[in-house]
Amino acid sequence: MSAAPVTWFVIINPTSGNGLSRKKWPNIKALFKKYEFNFQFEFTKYPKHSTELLHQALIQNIKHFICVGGDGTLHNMVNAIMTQNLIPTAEIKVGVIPIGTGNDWVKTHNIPKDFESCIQIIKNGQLKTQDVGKIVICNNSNKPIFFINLAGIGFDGFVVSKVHKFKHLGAIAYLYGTIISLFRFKNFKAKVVSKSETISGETLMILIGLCQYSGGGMQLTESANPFDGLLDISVARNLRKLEIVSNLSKLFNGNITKHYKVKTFKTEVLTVEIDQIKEPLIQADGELVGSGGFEAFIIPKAFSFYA
Ligand SMILES: Nc1ncnc2c1ncn2[C@@H]1O[C@H](COP(=O)(O)OP(=O)(O)OP(=O)(O)O)[C@@H](O)[C@H]1O
Repeated sequence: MSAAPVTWFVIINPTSGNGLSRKKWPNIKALFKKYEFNFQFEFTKYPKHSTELLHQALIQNIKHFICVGGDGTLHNMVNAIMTQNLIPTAEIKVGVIPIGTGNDWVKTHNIPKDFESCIQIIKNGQLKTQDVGKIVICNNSNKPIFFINLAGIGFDGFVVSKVHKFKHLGAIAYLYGTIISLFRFKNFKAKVVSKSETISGETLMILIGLCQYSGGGMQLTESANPFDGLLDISVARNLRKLEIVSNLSKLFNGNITKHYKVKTFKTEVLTVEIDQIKEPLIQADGELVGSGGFEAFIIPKAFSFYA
């Protein structure tokens, strides 16, 4: 007896990539038909709708998903997978057609932007399983947030809070947002603790990397590896605005992690305490998720995807 055909559930964020997902959907849909996918699809109607859509599909025992959107849509789908107990996470598999602004997560995994190549990768069925990061924010202790690319607090959270205004510019929106934010952001007092490190004082940002790229192609952690069971930390201590401006190119080639004010290390658990009343913003995979102190953990090999 032959196995039942796989049913794929395709989630499209029509707003991602400044509306490109909606525009390109007819072409993508035609390719799914060409490659004989048995699929259902749904457009998201509001922010985080992809989380609800994925949960509803799991109730129908659908385990194969395709994300048509950017890093934020994928982030919401991962959070749906990690916050349910209907189906073991190892049985849930995700393919990605990256149509976002930054499209940073796919860069580490060499998933191309060309739709047909993405669909061929999914059809070939070769899976990888990467680590997932988990953040528990002190002032929101009952609701963990999961991430697969990079999370951080401080300047990068501030940039994420501004960058949506510039997304019509494409990937350069993040660089533009970075420059604009330089003039408004104030460094904050923090204490960062891991098993091997304690760092405290004035801080620009604290980054937790699983994959290598963020902010539209920047490399802000030293040796992020989504398969090594470790969080790759960069603590940018009291970096001044002029120091950032004079090191802009180093944001993109990774050399910023070699700056004497940037401390890098790897850990399984990280605690961040904020030592001031105004709480800096936290971002995860380019989505704003809260503010203030938090703990971060690694969940080894928890997200399976086609690559
Ligand atoms: N129908 C919708 N209307 C408004 N916002 C939506 C809708 N569907 C999803 N969203 C939100 O859109 C946001 C951005 O999506 P996404 O990150 O996929 O695209 P992007 O910002 O263009 O790409 P990237 O994150 O790669 O830069 C997410 O926070 C998501 O929750």
